[in-house]
Amino acid sequence: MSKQEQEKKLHIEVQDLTMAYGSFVLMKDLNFKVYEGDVFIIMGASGCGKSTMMRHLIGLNEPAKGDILYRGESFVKASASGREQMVRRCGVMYQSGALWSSMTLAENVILPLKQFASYSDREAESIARYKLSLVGLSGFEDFYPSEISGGMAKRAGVARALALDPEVLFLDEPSAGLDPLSARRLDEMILELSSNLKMTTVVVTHELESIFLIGNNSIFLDVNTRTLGATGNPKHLRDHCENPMIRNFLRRGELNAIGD
Ligand SMILES: Nc1ncnc2c1ncn2[C@@H]1O[C@H](COP(=O)(O)OP(=O)(O)OP(=O)(O)O)[C@@H](O)[C@H]1O
Repeated sequence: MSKQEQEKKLHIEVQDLTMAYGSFVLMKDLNFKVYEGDVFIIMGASGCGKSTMMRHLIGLNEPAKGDILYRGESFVKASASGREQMVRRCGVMYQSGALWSSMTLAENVILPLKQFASYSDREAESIARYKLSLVGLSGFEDFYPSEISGGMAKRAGVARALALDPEVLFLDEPSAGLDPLSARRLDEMILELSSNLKMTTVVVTHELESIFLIGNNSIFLDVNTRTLGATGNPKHLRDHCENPMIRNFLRRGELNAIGD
């Protein structure tokens, strides 16, 4: 770990987490740390439980065992109002972008501002305009989701996730369904936002280009052992991870081809 990383403050800590749907144990004994300012990638093969991990981090799923701490504060042991406050500090963009099709982009961003904060109409409109400008959508405030491209819809989804100035931004498969150029533009925007807004960003993705471009820290969920395969800088894991299956995954299966 570099000196810079050692000086980083702990933001999220996952302790002995087991995730299950009923009696189906998806992942067990997960331990890892996310530091302030990280762009943290949750990665692993299809169906390993990446989205479920994200749902646990934002309080939508209850751990079967273990705990999740935000700045040292237990999510599991928190009171209902304590939890609500912790959740409020998270902004989430779901896989589909999940914009309301009957609302303009500005109205979509205004929605959480009116729902969870007491801004006047004018304040909310001005905040929405600002958030849309952060994601390069100035001038598109009055457009409907059906009138913009997939990449723009994703960016609008990010603007909505940023509405309440979150401390952690969660993105579920942000580049899914985008052409390579739009995906790259979105990745660059994610990097810019995380640095300019000094946020911690947690991204669920299996797009290797994204992983190496934006991620400085990560976990790899191992679908075979149903536990944590590795944690650390994705490039480091690609080049030095002890587990050949993870190195292979991160090199798009090239190791099999050369018989490593
Ligand atoms: N609500 C649910 N109830 C029961 N099982 C579920 C539920 N949601 C997900 N699962 C199962 O849990 C497993 C992990 O799902 P999850 O969506 O978290 O994986 P993922 O790694 O995000 O997958 P992908 O990369 O394909 O999006 C899958 O086998 C899925 O069928």
